[in-house]
Amino acid sequence: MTTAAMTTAAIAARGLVKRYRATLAVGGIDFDIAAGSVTGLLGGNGAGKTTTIAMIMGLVRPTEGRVAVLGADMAHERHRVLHRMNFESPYVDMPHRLTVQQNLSVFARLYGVADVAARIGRLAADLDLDGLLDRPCGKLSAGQKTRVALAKALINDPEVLLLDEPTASLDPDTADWIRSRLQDYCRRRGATILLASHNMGEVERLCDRVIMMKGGLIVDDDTPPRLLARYGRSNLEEVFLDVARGRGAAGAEAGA
Ligand SMILES: Nc1ncnc2c1ncn2[C@@H]1O[C@H](COP(=O)(O)OP(=O)(O)OP(=O)(O)O)[C@@H](O)[C@H]1O
Repeated sequence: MTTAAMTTAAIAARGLVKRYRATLAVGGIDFDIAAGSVTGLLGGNGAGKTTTIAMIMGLVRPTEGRVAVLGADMAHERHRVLHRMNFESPYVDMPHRLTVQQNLSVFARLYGVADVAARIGRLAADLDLDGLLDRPCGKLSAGQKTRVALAKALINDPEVLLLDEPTASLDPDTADWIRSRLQDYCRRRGATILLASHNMGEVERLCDRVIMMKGGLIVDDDTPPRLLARYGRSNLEEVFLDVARGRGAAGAEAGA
């Protein structure tokens, strides 16, 4: 793993470890994520996905190892790239009493967006928020909150977007709508996306690569078609169950 590779990948992790007292949340992982790719981060509850994303964002300090985003070491140089990345999770709330417009304005200013009104107007049109801009965020439904959270995540037109279960708790129609908006964004922006999800259909639809985690380690890493072929399965849910239950890939069992 060279320093050169860490500067060319959109996201690069080397020997990444996070220990919380007795808990080894992430046990030493390495990966490079190519610019413009959409990568799924899969794993059961407690596998280490959120901790990995938090370390990439620079929100959690690794116990060991390094993460670089767009060539900047997140331990020492994150100020160089934070304005080029963003994050969405339904588990991170926005101030309840502020309206959608006020919340988005705060984030736009934090990110130094040049024309705040135009940017919010564009996102409101794209994400169907026009009727919500004057509503307090605390009074929105889960689906409405997700649309606002996505607007917040796209406010700075990020090159690197980290998504932690972006469609959790949404009905299938709303979740599908959100995925379409994410696909539109990827196509338009050529953004790099890392997506932690428990929804295998979502991962099959959006991702060109899947990193599978278990017990804080990467246990598999490939394109969806190659994973399906290797495990001899017809969908990623079956592959996920094989990994979660410790069943190896069909090829590996056969000694391939
Ligand atoms: N702040 C913390 N303090 C102590 N332990 C933590 C903390 N955050 C996470 N952990 C532990 O680290 C491990 C990995 O958690 P993490 O949230 O990264 O998993 P995850 O793959 O995102 O799980 P899920 O799918 O349930 O969201 C778990 O055992 C969890 O209990």
